[in-house]
Amino acid sequence: MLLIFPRQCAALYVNSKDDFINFVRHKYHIAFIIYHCLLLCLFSQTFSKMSHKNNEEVDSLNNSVRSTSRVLSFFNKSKEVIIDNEVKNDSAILECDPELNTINKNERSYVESNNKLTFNVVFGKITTKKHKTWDSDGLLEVLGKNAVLKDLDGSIIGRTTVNPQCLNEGFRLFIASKEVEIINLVSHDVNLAGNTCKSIEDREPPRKKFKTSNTGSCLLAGSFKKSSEITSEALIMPSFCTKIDSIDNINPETEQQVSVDACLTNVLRPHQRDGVIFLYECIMGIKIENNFGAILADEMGLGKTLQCITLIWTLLKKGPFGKPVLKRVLIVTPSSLCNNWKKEFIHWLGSHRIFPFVADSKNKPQNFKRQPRSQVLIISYEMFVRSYEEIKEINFDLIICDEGHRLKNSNIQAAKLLQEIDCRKRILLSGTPIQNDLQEFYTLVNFVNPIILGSSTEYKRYYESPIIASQCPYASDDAQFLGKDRAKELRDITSPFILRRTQEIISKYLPRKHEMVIFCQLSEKQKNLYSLVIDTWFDNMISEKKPTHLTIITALKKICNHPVLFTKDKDNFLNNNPTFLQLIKDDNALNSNETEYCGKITIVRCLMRNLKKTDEKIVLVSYYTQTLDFFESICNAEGLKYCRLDGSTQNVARMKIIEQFNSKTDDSKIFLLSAKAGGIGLNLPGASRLILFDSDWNPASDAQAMARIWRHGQKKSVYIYRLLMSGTIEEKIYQRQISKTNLSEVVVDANNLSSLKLSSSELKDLFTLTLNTDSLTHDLMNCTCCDEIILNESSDECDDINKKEYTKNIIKKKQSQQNLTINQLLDWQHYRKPFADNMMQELMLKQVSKHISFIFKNTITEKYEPS
Ligand SMILES: Nc1ncnc2c1ncn2[C@@H]1O[C@H](COP(=O)(O)OP(=O)(O)OP(=O)(O)O)[C@@H](O)[C@H]1O
Ligand SMILES: [Mg+2]
Repeated sequence: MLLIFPRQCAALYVNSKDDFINFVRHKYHIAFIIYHCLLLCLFSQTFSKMSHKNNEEVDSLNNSVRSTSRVLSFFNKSKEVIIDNEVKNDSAILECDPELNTINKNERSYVESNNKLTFNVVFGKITTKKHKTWDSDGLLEVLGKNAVLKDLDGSIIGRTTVNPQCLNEGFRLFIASKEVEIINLVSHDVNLAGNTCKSIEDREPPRKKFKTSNTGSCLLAGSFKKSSEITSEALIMPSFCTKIDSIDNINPETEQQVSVDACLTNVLRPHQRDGVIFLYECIMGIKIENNFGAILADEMGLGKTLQCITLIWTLLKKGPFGKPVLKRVLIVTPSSLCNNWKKEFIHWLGSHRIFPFVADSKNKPQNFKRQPRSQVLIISYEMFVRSYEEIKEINFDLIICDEGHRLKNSNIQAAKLLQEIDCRKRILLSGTPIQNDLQEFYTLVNFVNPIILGSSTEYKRYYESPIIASQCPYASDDAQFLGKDRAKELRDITSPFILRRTQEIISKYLPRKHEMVIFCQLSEKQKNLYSLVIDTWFDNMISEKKPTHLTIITALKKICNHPVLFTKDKDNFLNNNPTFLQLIKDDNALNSNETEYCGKITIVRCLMRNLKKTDEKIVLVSYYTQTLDFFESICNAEGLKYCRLDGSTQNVARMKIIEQFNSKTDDSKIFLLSAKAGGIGLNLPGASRLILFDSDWNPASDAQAMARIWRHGQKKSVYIYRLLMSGTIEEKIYQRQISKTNLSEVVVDANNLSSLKLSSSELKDLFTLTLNTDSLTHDLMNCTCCDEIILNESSDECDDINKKEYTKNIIKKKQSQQNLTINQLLDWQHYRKPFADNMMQELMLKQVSKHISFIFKNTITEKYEPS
C-alpha cells in the first residue's frame, strides 16, 4: 500500500508491519527518515496548522488499520506516531477478562463524551536503537484530542494533539522530543452526568519511581516498589538474594525487583501466577542450588503455555541484577502445536512486542540467528532433530519442551540431542509426566536436572529396584519398608521442581462438566465373533501361523467397535476359518443393517440425530482411522456436515480446520478426531459434547483426547462420553488404565507404586469374555450400591442360572477381596437400568436406553463465571 502524507513528503511503502520494521532498520531508510525529520522541523510552523486536518485523516486511517492490521506511520507536529494493530490485540485480552471489557466499553463512552483520560506511560529520548531505554515513568492526560505529558511530580513536559481512539496499551507517540509508550489506562474522571466508571487504578496502582539502570526495552519495569506497596494485582518475582545465602561477586544491595507486565497480570489466573513464580524459582536455581530445571505437569487446559509466555516475556526484558536473564529461548513442541504457540504469544502480548520465529520448511532454523528481533525459536521435535547441527550453534538461555513426556525414552533421538544442548535452564511441560515406569521418570527428571538423581545405574540400584521389589505381592515387611522409604525420598528430592495442579482448579471459570462411562452390551453377532477369536487364542487352533497377542487384541477391539471393521478386513487371520465363513454367510443372508449391530455405534447415531435439533456440536474420537471412515458414512447418511483431523492432515491445514470448527458461523456439527494424530494440545471449545469411542492402553492418551473441549472459551455445559462394551477387553483395558493412572500419581503426589507387567494369567484374564454382566468394572469394585439388586437377582426365583451363579460369585469375590480400588469411580454416581427418562434426555440418549447396561457419571459443578 502506498501512503502519501501531507506535503512533508513522507512517502512510505507499507505492506505489513514486518515491512515497516525492516524499512526502519535499513540504514538507508534511517537516513531517509532523519532527513525528513529535519525537513519537518523546518516546516513545523506550517505543519502545526495542518495538524488538525491530520487528525481527521488519522481517524480514517485508523479504521483501515483495524481492518487490515497493518502498521501505518504518520507525522503529527514534529513527532512521528505509529499506529499498531493494538486494538485487535487488546480485544483478544478483553475477550478473556469481562471486567476489563467493561472498562474498555466505558472508556470508549468517555472518549465519546469528551472526558479526561489518564494513562500510565513510560518515556525516553527518541532513538533508533534496537533496545529502547525508557528514562522515566509519566502520565499522559487526554482531554478530547489534547494530550499533556507530565512527569510523576505533575510537571508538564509537553503537549500534542491525538486521536483518543488510538490510545491503547503499547501505543507509541512522540511529544516534545520524547518517545512515549502507553502502559495502561489509569483513570477517567467522573463525567458530567455524574456516572462513575471503575478505574483500572483499582487493579494496578500508578507507578511512582523508575529505576533506569535495569534493562533495555522496559514496559512495566517501572514498578520497583517495596512488596508492601504492591497490591495483590502486581506480580513480583521472589527476591533472589534472600533465598540464596551467598553468591560470588553479587552485592545483594543491587538486586532489583522483577515484575510481570500488567498486560499479563491482568489475565493470569491465581494458579498461573503461582506457576510463574514456581518456574522462576526453578530456573533461577532458587529452589535447588545448582539445578535450573522444572517440570510443569499441570493437567490439560490449565494454561501451561501462558505461564511459560509470562516467564519468557518477563525475563527477556528483566533480571534481578540489571541485565535480562534471557536472550534467546528455544521451544520444542509437537509439530501440530508450533503455530498454536505463536498464536498464543501474539494473543497475550500482541504482535508488536514479540516476534516468535516458527521454524518450518520456508523459515529455516539457521535464519533465526539473522533475525535480531526474534528471540524465541519454536520448532517441532522432528525438525529439531533434522536441524540439530545448526541449532547447537545458537546460544539458548532457556529450553522449553512442550508435551515433554515424549522424551520419556532416553533412546529416542530428540531426547538424546536435547540433552546435548548446552543450556542449563530447562522446562518440561506435560499434562502427565509419568506414564509408565520409574525409568521413564528418571529420564524426564534427568533431562531437566541432570545431576540430581545421579547416574542411571545409581538410580536403579538405590531407588528403582527397592521400590519395585516392595510392590511384589510376596514382599517381606523389610522390603516393603525400604521401598516406601525410598519412594518417599525420591518424592522429597524431586517435588520441589515438579508442579502439578488438577483441572478442578479451572472449574470455576468453566461451565459444568459431565463425565460418563457408558457400558453397552455386545450384539449376538459381536458375541459370536468375539468368542471365535478368543477360542482361537485359547485353543491355539490356527494351523499355519499362530496369531500374536497384538493381533488378537486388535481383532477384539475392532469387533467391539463394529463387526464390519473385522469381517471386512482382508488381513483378518480367520479368513480361512470355516466357522467364521459360516458366520459371515449367515450374516449376508440376513442382510441386516450394519449400523444397528453394535451398541456403541447406535449410541453415536442417536447423539448425532438429537444434535440436529440443537446448536451443539460434538467431537468423535477414535484411535482407528477405519472407525473415523465409518463415522463419516453415518454423517453422510444423516446429512450432517463434519470436519476431520487425522494423521494425513497437513500441519498448515490443521489450524484452519480447528479455527473454522470453533467459529460461531461454522455449520459443521461433528469433528472427527484421530486420538493419535490430534489428541494433544488442541483446543476445541466449539463443541460441547465429546465421545471417546475406543480406549488406549495409555490413560494419558485418553485423558488428553477427552480434555479437548472443556477448555477456556467454553460457554456450554460439557458432556464427555466414554463408551465401553461390557465384559470385554475394553473394560479390561479401562481397568488397567486406572491402575496406570495410579502409577502416574505415585511419585508426583501419591504414596505407593504398583507393578504393571502382564503375566500369563493376566493375559488370560484379558482375553476372557464375561457375559451376563452389566459392568464388570462395577462388579469388581468394593461398592455396595447395587448389592441389594444383585442379591434379589440371585434369589431362587431367578431364571437365568448362569447369571445367578455369576452374581453369587461376584458377591463372594467382593467380600473376600477388594480387587479393584477404583476410588475415583466410587465417588461417581452409579446408574443401572431402568434409567430415569430425564437423565437420558439430558444425555441425548433416551431413544437408545435399551442398548445401555450401566452408567458411571460424574459432574463437576463449580461456580460458573461467564467470560
Ligand atoms: N488466564 C487465562 N484466561 C483465559 N484463557 C486462558 C487463560 N489461560 C489459558 N487460557 C486459554 O486456555 C486454553 C488452554 O491453554 P493451554 O493450551 O496453554 O493449556 P495446556 O495447559 O497447555 O493444556 P494441554 O496440556 O492440553 O496442552 C488456551 O486456549 C488458552 O488461550
Ligand atoms: Mg499445551
